[in-house]
Amino acid sequence: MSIKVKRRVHVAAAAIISADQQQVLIARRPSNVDHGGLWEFPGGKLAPYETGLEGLKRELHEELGVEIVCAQPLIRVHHEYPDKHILLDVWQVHEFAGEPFGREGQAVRWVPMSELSNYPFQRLICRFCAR
Ligand SMILES: Nc1nc2c([nH]c(=O)n2[C@@H]2O[C@H](COP(=O)(O)OP(=O)(O)OP(=O)(O)O)[C@@H](O)[C@H]2O)c(=O)[nH]1
Ligand SMILES: [Mg+2]
Repeated sequence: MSIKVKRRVHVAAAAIISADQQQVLIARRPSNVDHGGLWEFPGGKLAPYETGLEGLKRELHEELGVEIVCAQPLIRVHHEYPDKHILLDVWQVHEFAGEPFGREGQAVRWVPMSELSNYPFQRLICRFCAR
């Protein structure tokens, strides 16, 4: 009998809120990655040497070309996927510099909070949106 130990993955993601507080920025995962085609809050895996905020800053620069000016922790969610355990720290980003765009070719969209449920999300975010 073999025992399979799941990978533990620590991820930082951002709920980036528009200046008028009405919209949130979401991105669609490229089709060739895990959960491809689903929408998500931008972010990614932390490197072992990074704090959550350091990792989030790096990811938002890499994925969207923006620099975080002001962010605060919003919620921490654990989720079991069949092959891995995800610990997702979601930050709320109130202020950022630059104009976000999909630096990795991914679709990026500002969406009114009330319309988030129209977008097929990765599992964790469904939980986050309480649907
Ligand atoms: N960014 C992000 N990742 C999420 C969300 N929900 C969720 O389950 N994840 C999972 O968390 C992990 C984050 O990985 P990622 O693919 O964004 O990582 P990354 O940007 O570092 O990419 P890379 O591994 O290609 O360098 C994936 O397993 C992804 O499925 C979410 O809302 N945002
Ligand atoms: Mg990512």
